[in-house]
Amino acid sequence: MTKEKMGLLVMAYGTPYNADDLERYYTHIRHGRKPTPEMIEDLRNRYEAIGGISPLAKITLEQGEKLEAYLNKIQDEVEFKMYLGLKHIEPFIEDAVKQMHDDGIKEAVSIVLAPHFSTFSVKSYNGRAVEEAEKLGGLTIKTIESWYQEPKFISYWADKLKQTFEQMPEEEKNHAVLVVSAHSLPEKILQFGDPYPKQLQETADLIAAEAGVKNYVIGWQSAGNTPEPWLGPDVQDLTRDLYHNNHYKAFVYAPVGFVSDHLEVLYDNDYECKAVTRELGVSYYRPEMPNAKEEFIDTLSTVILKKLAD
Ligand SMILES: CC1=C(CCC(=O)O)c2cc3nc(cc4[nH]c(cc5[nH]c(cc1n2)c(C)c5CCC(=O)O)c(CCC(=O)O)c4C)C(CCC(=O)O)=C3C
Ligand SMILES: [Fe+2]
Repeated sequence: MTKEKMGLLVMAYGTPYNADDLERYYTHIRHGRKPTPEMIEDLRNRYEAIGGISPLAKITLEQGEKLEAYLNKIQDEVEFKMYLGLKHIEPFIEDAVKQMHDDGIKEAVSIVLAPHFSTFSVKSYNGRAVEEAEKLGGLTIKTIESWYQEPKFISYWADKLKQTFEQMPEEEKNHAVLVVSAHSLPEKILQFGDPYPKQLQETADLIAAEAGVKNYVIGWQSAGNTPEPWLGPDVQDLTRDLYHNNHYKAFVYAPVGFVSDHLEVLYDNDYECKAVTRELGVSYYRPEMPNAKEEFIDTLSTVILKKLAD
């Protein structure tokens, strides 16, 4: 008997594949408004600083492929077929849904490679997937709203933090602070009761409790370059304030709103935050991102199987 085929739609942000993609990628992020040459230059310089191009494309693909293989290994009821759908570059979410439909897939489950729900991120990924499926007909997609509460996700960061704190010199250990962060969003999300800030706070509380970390705060990073107010405090300002008010000797950054090594982590944390800690004469720590580590693939598999069992 042949097993039922189940579509596995893995959605992620996307990144330029090469320098020539930069302008159209940035334009897509800006909803079709062309960035100025200065903005393009600024972005190009940040990508240059992390080695020319982001490792994100390779990592996202590896996460998707390993997730498909892992799910097919640990269960025998359905055969998962993975489709990658990106928000801002091809293969776009709509391309992936169209491909599933063309392949005769009737049922699919989708996951966004970002743990927290917000109207600006996960809602738009899921909305685009469902809208395309409804347009084509005959294909239903079960979408996952958020998965930051998955205990295996919390344990990932708690374990990494325990290791980080264990490795610290004694004199730093009692004067260290954990900064738990996610991508900032325009403050106007608060007006419609977006759960995003509460979810980040809850993530921080759960991780700190499991890791036994007493000094911790949440912060926001990578805010956009627009005149409107963005959620704060920004992690760099926060670093200075925490230093001046509490004289911490070590700063540990956990960018839990992301799951991969990419521009926001490799530049905004490892370059910009690190520069602030260097200026203040304190230590900088940033545990490894989940990327395609087996424990993270296992986490995502658990989230998906729980959704299908609902
Ligand atoms: C919520 C959120 C996530 C996390 C959830 C998720 O993962 O979905 C995320 C992730 C990412 N964002 C990324 C890249 C960028 N985001 C930008 C700009 C923006 N992001 C926003 C939101 C988010 N973004 C917003 C509201 C803007 C402003 C748009 C405007 O201007 O109105 C810009 C423009 C320039 C700049 O602002 O830096 C870039 C280059 C990359 C890929 C990095 C790489 O290539 O390695 C990743 C994973
Ligand atoms: Fe972004």
